[in-house]
Amino acid sequence: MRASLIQMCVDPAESVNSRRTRAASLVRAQADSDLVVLPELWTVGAFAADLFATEAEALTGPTHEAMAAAARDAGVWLHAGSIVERAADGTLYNTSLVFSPDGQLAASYRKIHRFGFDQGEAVLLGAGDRAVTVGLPQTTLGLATCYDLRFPELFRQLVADGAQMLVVPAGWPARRRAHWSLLARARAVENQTYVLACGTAGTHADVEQAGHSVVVDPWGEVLAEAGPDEEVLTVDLDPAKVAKTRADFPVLRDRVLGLDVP
Ligand SMILES: O=C(O)CCC(=O)C(=O)O
Repeated sequence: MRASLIQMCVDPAESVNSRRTRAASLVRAQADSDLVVLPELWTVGAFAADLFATEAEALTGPTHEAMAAAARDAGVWLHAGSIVERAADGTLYNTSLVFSPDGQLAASYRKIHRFGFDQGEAVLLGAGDRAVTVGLPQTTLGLATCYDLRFPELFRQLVADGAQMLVVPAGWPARRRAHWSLLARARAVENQTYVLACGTAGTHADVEQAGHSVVVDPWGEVLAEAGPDEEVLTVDLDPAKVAKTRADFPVLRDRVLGLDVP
């Protein structure tokens, strides 16, 4: 199974429309892959909170349209990263979209853990309330977004729901880059899953992005890591490695349930 992570540069000098067109052509160029992944809020930039309301779109809005066509043309599963979704009741969400190779929306996921430390998401957007997995012919994806990476209980839920490959689009800031790859590896090791973590590059809203998208195998080995700039990271994965890792070193079997702390 081949996966390509498109670490897009979010440059405020480029319009959202132009970036949408560029993202679609980058996806079309990955027709050799089975799964293509885009980052969190690559349309507006995760830290460009002033654009959230103006650029919000319906789930089936312009990004949906462009990404559905790109997935279909390339014949790939496409995790199209996330958009600012405007729901029917007017609430905004940070929502990820996953398309099947025939261009159908296979799943959407509203980010559960909103970020509020040095970014306005927690006050501007609503919170998702549902963990989402997506069945592919080769594997089962578990969906999470950026700040979610810090909350292992969501990943445990995804694994309980059958996830074998955790896909994490992000707009992670460079100033906390040390946490990024560490957390991606931790989620892979503790859940014995692949982790595909796809960030953005460039600087927007005066926040330098970390880049360094990373793919980690179920043993916690880094299979591939991007640099700081826009780049497509392509890697071959063996979905059978998840079951093999869990059989060879069966720590998930030894979990003690019911220890939830308040
Ligand atoms: O957790 C972090 O340090 C970054 C999170 C973030 O930037 C986000 O969720 O958009």
